Amino acid sequence: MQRSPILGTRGSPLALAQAHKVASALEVANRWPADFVQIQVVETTGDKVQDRPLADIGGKQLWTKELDRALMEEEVDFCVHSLKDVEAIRPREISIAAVRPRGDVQDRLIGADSIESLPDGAVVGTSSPRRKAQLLSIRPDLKIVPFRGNVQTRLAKLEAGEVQATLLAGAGLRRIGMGNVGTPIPLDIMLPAPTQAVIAIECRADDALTAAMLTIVDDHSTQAIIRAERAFTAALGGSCHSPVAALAELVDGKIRFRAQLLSEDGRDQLKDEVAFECGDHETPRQLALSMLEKSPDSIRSLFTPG
Ligand SMILES: NCc1[nH]cc(CCC(=O)O)c1CC(=O)O
Repeated sequence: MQRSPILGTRGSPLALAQAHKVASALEVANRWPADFVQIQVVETTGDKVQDRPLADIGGKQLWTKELDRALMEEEVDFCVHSLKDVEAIRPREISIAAVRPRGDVQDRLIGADSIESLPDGAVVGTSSPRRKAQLLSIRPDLKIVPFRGNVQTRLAKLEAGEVQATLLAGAGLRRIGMGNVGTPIPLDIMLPAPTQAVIAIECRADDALTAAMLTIVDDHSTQAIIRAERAFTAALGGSCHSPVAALAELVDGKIRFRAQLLSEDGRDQLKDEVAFECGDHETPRQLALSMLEKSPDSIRSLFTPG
């Protein structure tokens, strides 16, 4: 590549940390000089609107629309995203060219040592329907309040006493140098969001040169895992209102897949687990459909299976 490639990213500290990680990986793999990759910040609707629950303003496009536009108009060559924030079905013109090795998949509780030790009726801040439902399923007494802003803002609100506790992804905390903050919650209590802890790099589907350049930093095991998790969520037809958790892991060359669907109040829930070969997208799809079929209305009404 003659000129510096241009990387598009959101401007939050977490997004910038991820962008710098990807830029360094590319520079090392291609033997480019340090800072050869240009980082261009693109503000998204999700960044601009901080005072309302995301579910009220729209779907996950909140984090992708402006970056997609910058990519399609060739202002940037590729975009770096937290894959968790990227909708399961993407425009045909854009493809995931590479994913980085998955980070810490566990969520952390901040403000208390454990969920059990939170005082009766404690106020917990989270805007994630999944985390809310998972908490309420074991602690129906808790008061869950909407809690937005970037990771630093949320920690400052917690410090100021707005809430007693909050939950954040271990992966995000580690990436911004706060790997020692909070207590990891066991996976059997809090299964992560599909594709949590995965950084994805997207480029224009017709840009074979950039795609080939990005392949160097692609992690094949993580690809297999996220393809299974995205096949599952695409079949569910969930939105950001939908409390859903899923985790694919490579065990002895096969995929171990755990999933959980919950009602918004956490009173109803379904858990299931299957194992299948890498590259099998039909089994996670069927799992999604069969879980929905078994679900009560309180869960099924939150999805639009396809
Ligand atoms: N919704 C914001 C967001 N998007 C990705 C992460 C964490 C990092 C990741 O999952 O890759 C976070 C913060 C959080 O959930 O604590």
